[in-house]
Amino acid sequence: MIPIAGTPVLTAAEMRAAEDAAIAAGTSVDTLMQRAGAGVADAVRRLAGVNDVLILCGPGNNGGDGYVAAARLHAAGRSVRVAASGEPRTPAAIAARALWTGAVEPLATAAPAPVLVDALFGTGLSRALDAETGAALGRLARQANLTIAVDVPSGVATDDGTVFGEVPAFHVTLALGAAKPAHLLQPAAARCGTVRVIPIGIPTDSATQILARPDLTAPPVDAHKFTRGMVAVVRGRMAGAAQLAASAAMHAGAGYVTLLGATIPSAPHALVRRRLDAEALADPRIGALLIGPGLGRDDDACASLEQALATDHPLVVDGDALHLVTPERLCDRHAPLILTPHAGEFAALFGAPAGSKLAAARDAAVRAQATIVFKGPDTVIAAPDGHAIIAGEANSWLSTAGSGDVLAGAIAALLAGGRRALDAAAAGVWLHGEAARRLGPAFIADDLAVALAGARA
Ligand SMILES: NC(=O)C1=CN([C@@H]2O[C@H](COP(=O)(O)OP(=O)(O)OC[C@H]3O[C@@H](n4cnc5c(N)ncnc54)[C@H](O)[C@@H]3O)[C@@H](O)[C@H]2O)[C@@H](O)CC1
Ligand SMILES: Nc1ncnc2c1ncn2[C@@H]1O[C@H](COP(=O)(O)OP(=O)(O)O)[C@@H](O)[C@H]1O
Ligand SMILES: [K+]
Repeated sequence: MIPIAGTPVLTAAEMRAAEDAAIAAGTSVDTLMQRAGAGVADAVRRLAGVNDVLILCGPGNNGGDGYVAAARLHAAGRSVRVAASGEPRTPAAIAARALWTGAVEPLATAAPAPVLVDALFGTGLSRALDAETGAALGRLARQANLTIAVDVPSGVATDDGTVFGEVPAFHVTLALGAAKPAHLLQPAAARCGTVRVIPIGIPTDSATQILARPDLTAPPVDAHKFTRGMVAVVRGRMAGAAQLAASAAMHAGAGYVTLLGATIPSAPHALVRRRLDAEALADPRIGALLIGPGLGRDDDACASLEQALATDHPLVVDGDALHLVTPERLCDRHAPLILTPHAGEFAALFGAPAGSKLAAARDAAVRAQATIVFKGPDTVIAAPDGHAIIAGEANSWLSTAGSGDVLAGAIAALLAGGRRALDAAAAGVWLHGEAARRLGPAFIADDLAVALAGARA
């Protein structure tokens, strides 16, 4: 059982292609199913202790994995029963079924067990479970103390995280071979519980990865404030938002932060306030320019944005500024560009996402030739070259005003520090999530900005 941070994410088709490549290279489907079933049995043995196990087997290869796991658990002396919705239909699942010598109970009337293993449907699911199957799964899950899904919870769409009808929330999901988008994208991800990968011995390369802890080492001995990165934040109509972003940039490790458009000194005094003019914007030491938090959408906001876009500094565009641009206006910039939309800002800029959040973020990255941080409970980061990173579940207390301003400031700091746009965005999202994790419940964005420093440590 491998933790998923930093591991590849494969769609159902990519997983099938990986499986086909392994088969073409001489590994049979039955061997892959044996490996999957053995891995599931091993995980269930460790998670279930001595408790009775009920495995639900469907008609496809997910069900086949279930039969293999049941036979292995039985052979290991565990108390295990099997219930099925019908006979297996694929050749590999039929062969696996033959290995199980115990009874197969009808799903609809199966008695509950303390440990429930769902091997009804995996990556082949294309529509909602029929009512009887869905009801049985729900009933047995409610009556179990521990629920474990094989590959994905039955009833979620592997590639886009859609949930078809009522799907129980599992405690653990055992992803076979690699994680799938449904393990990370909502609403499916919330049904998966703790996700662990069961390796099945095939290569699983992907352009999509799960967010991992970035390298956040301390500045080198010879660092000075400008080598650590200078961030300039453009202030707009709601001054607090830019101030929060600036505070976040400072606490995320920028060496020098200026707030452009503010001149009256106030705390924090480490924040350098300057007028927003051509001279300030031309400062060649600026490593990242951030515009958008609290900018407003009036003529002044448009004028500030035009000034920012006219520079060739690495740029982070957030908040209101995302309502004032078009992908076409952005796509020919040469300097690194990061856009940080939430769902509303994404729709305003790119139109309502069609398909999965992952695919939508990738398309947007190509259209704007920018790194996109598509925020939410399931943040997706996508670069124009096709690479993408999906963040695992974050502290839901992040749903507080100003937390996006803090994220934009953190990303600007990491960009100014010299990271590539995708790495800066990913490191910023990680740092933001880690700060929120450390804070626990009901924090405010001001606390979050300060907590970035502890998260960096
Ligand atoms: N990809 C791989 O490398 C491996 C995959 N394995 C397993 O194979 C699974 C995929 O197997 P399958 O492609 O057979 O798919 P599933 O086992 O998910 O079942 C799909 C079957 O059910 C039918 N079906 C789809 N939705 C339905 C619904 N709502 N109601 C009734 N029938 C429905 C489909 O037409 C298909 O016949 C994976 O999730 C995994 O558990 C493992 O055996 C080992 C290796
Ligand atoms: N329910 C949630 N669970 C986890 N993270 C969330 C949740 N809601 C919002 N977030 C995160 O909090 C931040 C909110 O950003 P945004 O919507 O721009 O807020 P604001 O405009 O108030 O600053 C984003 O980083 C987003 O990913
Ligand atoms: K399943």
